[in-house]
Amino acid sequence: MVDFRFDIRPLFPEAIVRVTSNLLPHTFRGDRRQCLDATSKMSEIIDRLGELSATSQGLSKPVTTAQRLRMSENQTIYLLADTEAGHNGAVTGLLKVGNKDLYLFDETGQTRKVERAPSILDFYVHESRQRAGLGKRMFETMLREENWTPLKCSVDRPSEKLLAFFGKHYGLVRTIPQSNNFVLYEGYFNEANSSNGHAHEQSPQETKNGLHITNSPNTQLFGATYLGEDVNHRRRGSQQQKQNSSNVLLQQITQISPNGRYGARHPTCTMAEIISGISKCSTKGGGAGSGESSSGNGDGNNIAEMMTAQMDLHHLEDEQQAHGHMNTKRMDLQEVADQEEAHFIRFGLQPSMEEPQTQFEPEPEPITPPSPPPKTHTPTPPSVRSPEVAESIIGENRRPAAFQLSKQHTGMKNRSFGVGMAVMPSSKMEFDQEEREDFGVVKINRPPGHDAHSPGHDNTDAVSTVSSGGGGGGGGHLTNEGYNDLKFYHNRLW
Ligand SMILES: CC(=O)SCCNC(=O)CCNC(=O)[C@H](O)C(C)(C)COP(=O)(O)OP(=O)(O)OC[C@H]1O[C@@H](n2cnc3c(N)ncnc32)[C@H](O)[C@@H]1OP(=O)(O)O
Repeated sequence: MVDFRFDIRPLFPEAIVRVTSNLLPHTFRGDRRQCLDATSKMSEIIDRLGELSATSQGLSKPVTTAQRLRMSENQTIYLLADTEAGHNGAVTGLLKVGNKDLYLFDETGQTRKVERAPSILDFYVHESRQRAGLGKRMFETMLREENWTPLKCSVDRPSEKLLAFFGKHYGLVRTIPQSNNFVLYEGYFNEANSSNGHAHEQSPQETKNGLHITNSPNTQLFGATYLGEDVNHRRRGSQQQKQNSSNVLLQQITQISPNGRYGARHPTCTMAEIISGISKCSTKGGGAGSGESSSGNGDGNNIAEMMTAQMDLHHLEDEQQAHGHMNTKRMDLQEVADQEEAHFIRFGLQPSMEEPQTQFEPEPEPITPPSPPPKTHTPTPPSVRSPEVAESIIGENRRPAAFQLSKQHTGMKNRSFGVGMAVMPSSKMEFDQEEREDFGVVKINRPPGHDAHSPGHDNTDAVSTVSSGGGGGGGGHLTNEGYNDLKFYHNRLW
């Protein structure tokens, strides 16, 4: 419970009071001096509860402050108090709601602008009083006062507890994926359903296989959304155990996609999509899918393929886990993506990655139109360069500008001073034009006074053996022409 240095009871003639931008309880009656006193105390209460709520949700800063409420035009805070607690009473809960102009996706993936959408912005019951029905009490009061229905509420980044709350009290489980932080429940855009508010009608698909898979384009794009399974399991009890084995398999391979602050769309991992794409292709081509994927209508195929792809992804991720390469699956995919990017960078190519979206600022919610629903984007193929072009690019780095044409082009001996600088600054060097591009011979002037014909020197490799295998390296040899024959080669990188 949250108690204060002052007596809260005059502020709470009712257990639940409503506070708007004037920072006064809706029940307030008093003169100017009392008004100032009440707003000051109410500000302290709101700030304190807002901080506790943020801490409880793991947020870095409060979503709810008195200052924000004062500046807002259409936000309302409901405060729940226990006037019997202690000497001064205690405040036990906070619920902040408001109307937001939102761009939202409906079940068919169409973007809709919803003006003044009823939104749940912050919700907190003190830890010592949770799961005692107080949240429901506050929420019901709010619904009544605002004349809202649960189904018509958009929820700003709900926590797992709040998702469970909606599932338990209102049977709301199936969501419509959004590109912003808000969560909507299926039926939100359905006028008939919205009239009763507590509607939760199972679709034939859900009834058939127990899965929370929508058939909307969003599902096709985001993958299956599978929420509140714990709640559902509890609700269905033993009925769940009677499901046939194929349903169990499907549940296992269906990706659990949390919502809200944990489930806001992350930038799609390019590598994950590549893997997913490969999996899909192999499913189609190889006919390795289950019987469900190879029979039935097109929708069934799509879903089965999607699941197979997800299963493949999980399989790959599990393999990675077994090798201890990751802490979490998402991290692993990111790591793979990083490796992929490093690969591109190493080869001087341009990877195609979407910029990650910042998702952590709770409000104000932008009212600019959202970007189109996240699409499965194909990574832009790296610009393919011919070996010759790439060679000349590398050559530009290692040769003076005067020798930009390759030896293959000129058929002439090139003289390089750049390489010589790294080996012996005063020496003249020549490339042996007879050698392959990846294996050269650098001839270096014999140091003064050195006898090229003295015994013990290896004179056999004036013409080096052509070899392109192995890694980079080199070695120096004294030739019978009086040169130190420095063999070097480089590996082609592509
Ligand atoms: C938009 C937002 O504000 S998102 C942030 C929501 N707030 C939080 O997560 C803060 C911490 N949690 C809370 O303050 C509260 O748990 C609230 C506000 C979500 C719910 O208030 P409560 O008084 O606990 O709700 P109430 O007692 O009416 O309903 C209980 C149901 O809520 C859900 N719930 C509440 N607490 C939990 C919990 N710790 N774990 C899982 N589910 C929970 C369950 O469905 C629970 O039913 P159950 O006990 O049969 O499983």
